[in-house]
Amino acid sequence: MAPSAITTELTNGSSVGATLSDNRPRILVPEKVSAEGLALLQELYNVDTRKGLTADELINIIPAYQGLIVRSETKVTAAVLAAGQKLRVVARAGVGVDNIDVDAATGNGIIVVNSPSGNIVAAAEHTVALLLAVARNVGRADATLKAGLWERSKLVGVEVGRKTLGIIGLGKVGMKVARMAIGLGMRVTALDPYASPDMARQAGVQLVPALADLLPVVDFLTIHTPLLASTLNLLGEPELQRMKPTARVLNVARGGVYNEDALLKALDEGWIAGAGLDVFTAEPPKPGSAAARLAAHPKVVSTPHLGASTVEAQENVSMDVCTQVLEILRGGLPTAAVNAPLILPEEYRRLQPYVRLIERMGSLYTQHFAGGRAGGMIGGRRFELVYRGELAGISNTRPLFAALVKGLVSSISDAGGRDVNIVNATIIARERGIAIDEKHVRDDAAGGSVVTTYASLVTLRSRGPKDPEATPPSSPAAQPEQQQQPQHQAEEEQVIEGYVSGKAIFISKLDRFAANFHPAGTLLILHNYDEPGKIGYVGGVLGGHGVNISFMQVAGLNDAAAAVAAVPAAAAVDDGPLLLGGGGHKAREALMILGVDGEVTQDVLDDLRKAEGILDVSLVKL
Ligand SMILES: NC(=O)c1ccc[n+]([C@@H]2O[C@H](COP(=O)([O-])OP(=O)(O)OC[C@H]3O[C@@H](n4cnc5c(N)ncnc54)[C@H](O)[C@@H]3O)[C@@H](O)[C@H]2O)c1
Ligand SMILES: O=C(O)[C@H](O)COP(=O)(O)O
Repeated sequence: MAPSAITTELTNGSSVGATLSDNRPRILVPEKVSAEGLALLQELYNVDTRKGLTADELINIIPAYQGLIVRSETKVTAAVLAAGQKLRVVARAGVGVDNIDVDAATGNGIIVVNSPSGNIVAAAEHTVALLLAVARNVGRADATLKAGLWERSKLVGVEVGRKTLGIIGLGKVGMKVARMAIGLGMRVTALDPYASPDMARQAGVQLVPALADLLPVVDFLTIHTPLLASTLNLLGEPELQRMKPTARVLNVARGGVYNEDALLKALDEGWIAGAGLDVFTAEPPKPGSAAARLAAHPKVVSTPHLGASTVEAQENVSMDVCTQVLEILRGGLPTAAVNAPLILPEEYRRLQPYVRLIERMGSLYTQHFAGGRAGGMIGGRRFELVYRGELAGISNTRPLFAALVKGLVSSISDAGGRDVNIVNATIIARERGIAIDEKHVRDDAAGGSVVTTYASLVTLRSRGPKDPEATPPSSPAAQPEQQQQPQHQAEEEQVIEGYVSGKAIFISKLDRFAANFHPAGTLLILHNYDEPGKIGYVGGVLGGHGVNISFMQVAGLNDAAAAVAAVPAAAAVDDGPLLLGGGGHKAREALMILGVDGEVTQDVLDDLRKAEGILDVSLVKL
């Protein structure tokens, strides 16, 4: 039957149901996040904006939420993540994720996403604002004038044109600052061991190999690295002492990249002339702390972490992360996951149908071959995913790997309370004893004809010890020699093959049978001898139980040579009227694949199994 006759495919999970239900998934927003992105989520989810939560309050309420959207103020600790039993995604509406315990999130299978570039213009412009404000004493001038003073002679500044700006961290923000500074007529020297020398050269930036080459020559210094173990206290007393006494430093990255005590001393002792600070080790700074004294220092222009606080940047980051939250809660892939490989939007679009296909192949495997039994034939088996055609050229197949793990385990467990995703798929596979190899076959004679017909072909192969309880049992024709062996020694192989046509997904091979069906909805898969009367019998049983057939397909043996198989005597006796003699006969095996509507009870399965020549029946829900 044509695939088009099959039940409409269920795409991306539960979002449609969620719109209609009072129990819509919940998203917590404990900080100010721009309304543009939140509006996207409000259509489908309960979005609770709860500003000013304490750490304990957050831990108490987080169990109710599937999503959490934060900026830099909320500390997303391991305790918060452990309490968030339903949490699937933590989104950082901005760049820095140093307020999120990313390792703990990974262990819990929670995706952490951010907006890698939504606020870089804002951060770079704020850096330039502080650069000029520090150079021209704008802060003090404003404060004294507002206090009724007119202190022109005390507020003589310096020009930035023809001066040298040192940049530590020539990433997205650092590079933007460099270009803007060059526009102001500055010379730019940078230190970044990971920066591309070509990009630096093209931008007119001189890269230097060490701090020692940078500190003594710069008139202004700005740091644009993340806060890491290697960048914490990057500039302490020895480094600040090496700078010119006329130098001014800027921090629009993170509190802690300059040691705050050392910076205070450098300003008080006159080792440097001034500072422009947007970020502090504690925000707001604790009264009396070095951070608070820096913020109040007359040589410092300070702002309360405003680098990303522009209307435009907040709209950008809100849209970036809310789009990803939406996609993740629908079962899709993020575009900027911090604890998962970067997936480019184009790559993501190409992979999407294959993610669905492979997840269904995994689920079909478990339900058809392992009978849906927890621990059945999944653990201890070796799986191989073979990609042919266009797919063989894709290097980032982590989403496909995750889709297989998800499909394999989804029908038999709740994955230990966790969703399987690209973040934790490897951990869950290891826990379940599932080994998966991936093979990219670019030039393949065997798969060639299929790949000529379809752009890509995916083969799922499983090898491992034969499961004595499995349904359906390996057919007598499949491995007659193995059946003679003690079961603990027997190995068997199962195969499922599938392809994508347009956006639709199809199974083209199931075990030894050539098929062509859409893996969706409720399927009954009968392994039988292809004899007259079978279809009528099956239709009668299902009709009698009120189960409607939406499509039906008979899949013959894939290999013509195996199309007619010898049935051993034991089977011949059991199968009575179908067989031609007690010593064995010739019979054609087939799979009957039925899409059904209505409840398929154990009684239905038992009645189907009673029919002569039906070797087994499996119920598969996809
Ligand atoms: N104040 C704000 O509101 C604000 C706004 C945006 C970004 N930020 C912060 O700015 C920082 C940079 O953001 P980005 O988007 O440019 O990040 P990025 O990842 O694009 O760039 C960081 C750069 O730092 C370099 N780096 C890392 N360790 C280094 C080291 N030890 N020495 C020299 N270079 C090193 C990296 O190679 C990289 O090029 C982040 O901490 C981010 O949180 C702050
Ligand atoms: O890392 C960032 O994106 C900036 O520091 C912005 O932080 P914010 O969202 O708290 O303003």
